[in-house]
Amino acid sequence: MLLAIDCGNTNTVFSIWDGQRFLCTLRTSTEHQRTADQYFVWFSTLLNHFGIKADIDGVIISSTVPRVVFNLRVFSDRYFGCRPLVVGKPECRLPVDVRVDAGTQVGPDRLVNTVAGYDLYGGDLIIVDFGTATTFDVVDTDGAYIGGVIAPGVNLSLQALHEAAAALPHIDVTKPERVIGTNTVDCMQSGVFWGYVGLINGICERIKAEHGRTMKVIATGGLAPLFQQGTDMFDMFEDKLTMHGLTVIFEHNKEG
Ligand SMILES: Nc1ncnc2c1ncn2[C@@H]1O[C@H](COP(=O)(O)OP(=O)(O)O)[C@@H](O)[C@H]1O
Ligand SMILES: CC(C)(COP(=O)(O)O)[C@@H](O)C(=O)NCCC(=O)O
Ligand SMILES: [K+]
Repeated sequence: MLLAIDCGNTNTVFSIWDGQRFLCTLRTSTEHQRTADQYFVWFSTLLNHFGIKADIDGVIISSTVPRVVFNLRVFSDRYFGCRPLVVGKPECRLPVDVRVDAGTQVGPDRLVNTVAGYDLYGGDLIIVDFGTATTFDVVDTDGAYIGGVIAPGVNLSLQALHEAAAALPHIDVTKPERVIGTNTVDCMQSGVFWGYVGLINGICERIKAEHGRTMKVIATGGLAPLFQQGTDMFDMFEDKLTMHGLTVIFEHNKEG
């Protein structure tokens, strides 16, 4: 069985793939100080709790935080006896091309999303991923990653408002009934929700115009369903897009 680890700037998600389906999805906050042994205590406790017997013989990692990879490598080696495949490292081959400026870094999560989107829906895609940052990944006709957009994440925007202005409280994003807020919280919620809807629609329209071909838009990430209530730009919502991409990349590397 494969253990797929998707490490974002806020959360790290572990999922076990038995070849047919994901047996579980476990989430922990991303902290580079966490040791291999700490991961294992947490991981084995939860597997026990859910009654999952997993015979893990492969590990694949995508991490937007380079520093956490060391301890995850030790975790994989010590507890499952295997060397993990790390997306973005030269030894990890991708089934798609990456066409960006020479010498530039691309977030491994964006490459994994590209692979997953192309596997599920073919080329000419925009993938919108709501994480710490909101990313728009553009997938060409042949499945290549050709760039995209990085925007501040929804919670980051709310946090910035709160931290920069003394009179603005910390709030969570929700869909406000009206655009015109009649109190501070409603005004902030409107700014972030409708502002973000405008950002999603505007960026997707401009990407489509620039790309010049019909494109499908796939949304993923925890906040995607919320924004689906404010825009009809998304053609699909894929909850496990990154996890799917990790299984595809693992298989691709086994084949060669
Ligand atoms: N279903 C959800 N509802 C509300 N907030 C969410 C949901 N899912 C994720 N978030 C929030 O969105 C932010 C980004 O989360 P996550 O998708 O884990 O990002 P990353 O992949 O960058 O670690 C976090 O602040 C998280 O608490
Ligand atoms: C843009 C990101 C910070 C998004 O990360 P996330 O929100 O998933 O934690 C990450 O993909 C990243 O660090 N990218 C490197 C630069 C790039 O992709 O062009
Ligand atoms: K993201």
